[in-house]
Amino acid sequence: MKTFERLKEFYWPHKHYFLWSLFFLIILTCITVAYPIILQITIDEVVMQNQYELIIYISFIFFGLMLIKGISTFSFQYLSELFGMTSVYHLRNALYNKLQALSFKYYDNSKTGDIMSRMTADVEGFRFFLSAGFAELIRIILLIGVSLSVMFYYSIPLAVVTMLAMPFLGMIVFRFDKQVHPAFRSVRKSFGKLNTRVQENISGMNTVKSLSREDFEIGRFSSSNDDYRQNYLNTAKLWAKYFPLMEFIGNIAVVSLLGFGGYLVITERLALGELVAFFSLVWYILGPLMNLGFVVNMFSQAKASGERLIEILDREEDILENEHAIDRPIKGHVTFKNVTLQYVEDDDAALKNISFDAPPGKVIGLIGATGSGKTSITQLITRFYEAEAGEVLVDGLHVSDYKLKTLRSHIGFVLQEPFLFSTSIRENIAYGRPEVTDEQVLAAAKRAQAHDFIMKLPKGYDTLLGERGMGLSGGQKQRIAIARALCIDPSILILDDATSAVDMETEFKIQSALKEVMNGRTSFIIAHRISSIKHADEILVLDKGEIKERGNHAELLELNGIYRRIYDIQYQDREEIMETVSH
Ligand SMILES: Nc1ncnc2c1ncn2[C@@H]1O[C@H](COP(=O)(O)OP(=O)(O)OP(=O)(O)O)[C@@H](O)[C@H]1O
Repeated sequence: MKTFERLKEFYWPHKHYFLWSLFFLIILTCITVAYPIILQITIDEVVMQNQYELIIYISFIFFGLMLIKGISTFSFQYLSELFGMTSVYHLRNALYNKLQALSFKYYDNSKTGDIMSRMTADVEGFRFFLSAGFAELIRIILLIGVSLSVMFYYSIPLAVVTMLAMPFLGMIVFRFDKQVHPAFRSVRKSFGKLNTRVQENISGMNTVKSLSREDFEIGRFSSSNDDYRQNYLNTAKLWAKYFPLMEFIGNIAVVSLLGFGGYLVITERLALGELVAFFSLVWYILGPLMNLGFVVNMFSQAKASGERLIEILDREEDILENEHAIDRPIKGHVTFKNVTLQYVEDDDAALKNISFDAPPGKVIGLIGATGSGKTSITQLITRFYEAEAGEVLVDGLHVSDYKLKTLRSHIGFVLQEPFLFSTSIRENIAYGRPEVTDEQVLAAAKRAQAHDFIMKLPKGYDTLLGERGMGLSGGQKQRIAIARALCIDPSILILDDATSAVDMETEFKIQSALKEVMNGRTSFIIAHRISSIKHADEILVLDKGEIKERGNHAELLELNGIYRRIYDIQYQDREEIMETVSH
């Protein structure tokens, strides 16, 4: 019940749809129970009394009732779907908003496929109960209540005898519920895993194919698929085990009715029409009682799904906006004071005691082995993660003093592996500021050296990209991402290995363009190639999360340390290549 209490905010505001659907449900149930009563009257009052002239009236009443039933059925079904759909529409939006608010820390540890299955199958499971289950539960209670009343009205002893089996039926339904709930949780979980497999496989298709691991992937999928099948079959087994048992108990009630009811009719303590009516009425009780298993099933699914949705909704947001967060233009003065960052508790710190000062317009180069902490530094400026200790300041204020939107809208980030959406090139470039004019898009593309190749595409800026920029080369994607960053006219520019995917010539072109672009903006260039950062005002050489050397290119070469070693290796490489080429 806690699950439904927590999710109340999504369905309760739409209770009017539900209440109206209930109104029609009551009419529907009353008419359903009127059938056997009409049958009883026809037999006892018309047929047995030879009053055939009444048949025409009874037919008309019957016809009228059927008409009302038809209208009520339509209204009930539509309104209950409306209730479920409207509630889930708001729930889905809330989930999506939450997913946007959750920080990188959440995504680091979650699987896309699993989130996808929560957003689709689990939301659907919950909707199904709201649309059909809730109403079905009430229909069952109503039908049983009204039918029982009519039965007791006709004959108390017969009603009691018929009902003797009901407690047993109730017990079985209860036991079924206890077992089916955990079974459904497993089904949902394994479905999430199955989704993850498919999603990872498609995203990593390049890796799979290039390493010829298709068979391995098929095997892995097959085992997840089998897991899902097994889990689902377990619930099916439960259903198959309990359902005949429920039906058997129901039939015992019918046998008792036949025996005792027949005896009452023979001894003239019950009218024949009343016994016939009892036969219909008993199924109006047994049917819904057995159906209770189905509703319990739906309820369990909805509960299991609801729990998975709440896990997202109630997930703690670790990057919170300060209550008095400010929104003012940022000039781009970045200062780190003894900053330490730890991604995972008890793990080694990814950054240790990092300090530097980058006034507006300064270009900082970051170099160091992989995993040395270059990207981590830039992720603290954008507040993707929070420092464990020390201060990360922008224009003299703590990064958490700014509204997240303000902070990030002044930072242009070009990632190592840029992500492009499956829309047009124009939309991709203007993604950060959709209101920019076509001229501004063009100007950004020209500065990023992307204009020429875009114009060579059949539809130019209107070319639609495949998922993740499929159809473009790594360097082309990179240049579009650079244009995108330029489009927001940032005061801080972060280029995370942004020119790694382009050839030397293009890198040179982009760099000369970037030089102009970086003018007046604080820039952080992360690179493995010395050629990318040698013009930086200050270069920080990182090793295992610490700044080991700092200075400009010439100063660092003088130091004869790590930087010099990297330089020598890259320089020697070039010499060797040149030698091989000339031979
Ligand atoms: N999201 C994360 N969760 C846990 N650990 C992380 C995360 N991101 C980075 N790390 C760890 O922090 C350390 C620094 O990583 P970072 O990405 O900053 O290095 P880098 O110098 O940018 O490397 P590269 O040149 O390969 O991009 C590494 O040991 C890495 O394993």
